[in-house]
Amino acid sequence: MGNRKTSEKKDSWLKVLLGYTEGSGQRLGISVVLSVISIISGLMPYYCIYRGIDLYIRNLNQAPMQEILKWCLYALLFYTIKIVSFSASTWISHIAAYHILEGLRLRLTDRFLKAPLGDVEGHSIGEIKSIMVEKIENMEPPIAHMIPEGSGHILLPVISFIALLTLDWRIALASLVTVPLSLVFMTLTMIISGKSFTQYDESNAHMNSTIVEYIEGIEVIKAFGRAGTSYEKYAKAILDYKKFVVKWLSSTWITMKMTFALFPSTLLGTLPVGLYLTMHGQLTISQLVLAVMLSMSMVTSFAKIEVFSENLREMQYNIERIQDFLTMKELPEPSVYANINSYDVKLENVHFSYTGEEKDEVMHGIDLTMPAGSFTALVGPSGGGKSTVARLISRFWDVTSGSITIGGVNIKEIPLSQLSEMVSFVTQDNFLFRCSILENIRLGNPTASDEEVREAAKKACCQEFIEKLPQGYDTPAGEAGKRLSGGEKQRIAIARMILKNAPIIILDEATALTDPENENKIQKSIEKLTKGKTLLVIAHRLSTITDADKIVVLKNGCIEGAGTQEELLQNCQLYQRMWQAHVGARHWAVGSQKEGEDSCLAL
Ligand SMILES: Nc1ncnc2c1ncn2[C@@H]1O[C@H](COP(=O)(O)OP(=O)(O)OP(=O)(O)O)[C@@H](O)[C@H]1O
Repeated sequence: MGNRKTSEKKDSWLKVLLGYTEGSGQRLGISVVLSVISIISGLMPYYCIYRGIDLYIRNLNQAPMQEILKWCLYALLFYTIKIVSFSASTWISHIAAYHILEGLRLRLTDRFLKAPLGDVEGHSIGEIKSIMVEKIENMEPPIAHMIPEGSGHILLPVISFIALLTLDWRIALASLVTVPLSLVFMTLTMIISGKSFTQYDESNAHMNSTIVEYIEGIEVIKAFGRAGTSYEKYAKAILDYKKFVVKWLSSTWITMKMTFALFPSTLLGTLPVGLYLTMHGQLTISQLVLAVMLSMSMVTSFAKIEVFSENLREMQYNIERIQDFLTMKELPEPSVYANINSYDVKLENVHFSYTGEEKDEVMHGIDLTMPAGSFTALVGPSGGGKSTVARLISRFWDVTSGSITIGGVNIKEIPLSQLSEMVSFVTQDNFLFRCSILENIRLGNPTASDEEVREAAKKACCQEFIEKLPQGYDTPAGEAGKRLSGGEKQRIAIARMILKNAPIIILDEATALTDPENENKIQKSIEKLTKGKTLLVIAHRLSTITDADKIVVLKNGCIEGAGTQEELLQNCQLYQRMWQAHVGARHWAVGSQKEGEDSCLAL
């Protein structure tokens, strides 16, 4: 993973975890204090019961009932304090935990936005979903429970042990008789399962990705009748995951159960040693009862510590994975806005490779000047690099060498937010978010009024189809705009662009899916709205760019020719061939349309 290689020296997981608590550290601190109060209060009833029993045994027939009742009430009071402080501790720790989770998710999203697009796209959707949803959610139990409760549960056995020491050092040691053996089993569990976390993660991410792919590609699967094969692939991923988890759990089952059984078995030592000491008059019966209660109080804490030690390893692994993403390389950008006086765009000797490797270079020293307010068209065979030029100007990636400037300022010196304000890029993939059509268009300018949004939609020829939708502008676009046709989605993206009103506009096949009638109308609208703006249009239908100030022909990452339509028709063979093919195709289309009309008439 590229970003892993680039991450700086790794901090310890604890330091990283504490770093995540920014703004919530105080809450967590209070939660820990309350948890400690709860644990100590939980021990006090044992002492009160001991005092009550002691009073009773010493006085038997004349037991001072009032005094005994007083200790019972104290026990009740401490128990109440334990419950109240524990509830308050977990309440506060949960608030802190979800605050931290929110912060982590926002920080990750921010990283994704600032990282080169390729680094983000290099991860499968399953992997990203697993990090954003599961791994971050898995941080909740450690933060909300392990930190506050863990502190208390470490403290409790210490206090109980000291209290046992005050009774008799032998009984204190006896309470820990099973600890060494359980530590051996605990270490064994850690060694066995530790190696499997990475495999677990890979298997989980693979299953996630296969599920997402199966659902996303369901149309293609149905269309090509591949349901059987695809289902098998999908089912195999789930089966592999199940097999792996079962194998993993089985491998640690014995050692884990032995730890669970041995670690909290404090009575195994305390009871025989306590009885022996009582029989030999070295402990009173009430002291024996107290010793038993104290060792039993350790049981819950030891059991919790065992569970937390399991969680700890998972958390450590999760933190490392989250850190891999949080430390992803960012596109370097300045913090202060650049002073830009004109919107001419210039590419100078631009070389670019998506992988960063020279052998994969797709742009081989491009020089291109787009004066402010001009209309430039990029044409050429598929895979020639047209969209790559557009993406590089929008700084989705950084050029490998050479430079791109706007108004003479290198785009690397322009903060990404400023660049995004200046450049409006309508891509081939017009993603619509799961919100209303109105809100989808408003993304172009979040401060625009409903009226302004409707006006932009009208200019992009959206009005007609939007009004036919069940809830008009308030109709949800559906996941990734599945409710709308390709051409309709393109028009919504153009409305967004119109609303944004940026000085530099890039249209990458923005109207290719629109029907000819609407395309004509949108072209006219765009022509009017982009007057005075720097316009870059990528087009396959050459008839839509004949008016361009400059047409640039790109092939295999090199410029084959540049000039006006007339100049290119005279000087550039590739353009001539493309134009002839285009005109031929149009004649053919018109011809076949006529034939169709005739045959309709004949019917
Ligand atoms: N994300 C990517 N990662 C790696 N290579 C890519 C990526 N996107 C494009 N390429 C490669 O870069 C080259 C240029 O692609 P680009 O999409 O810029 O061409 P294009 O001229 O816009 O093509 P089309 O007209 O088909 O859209 C192609 O060889 C393509 O395979």
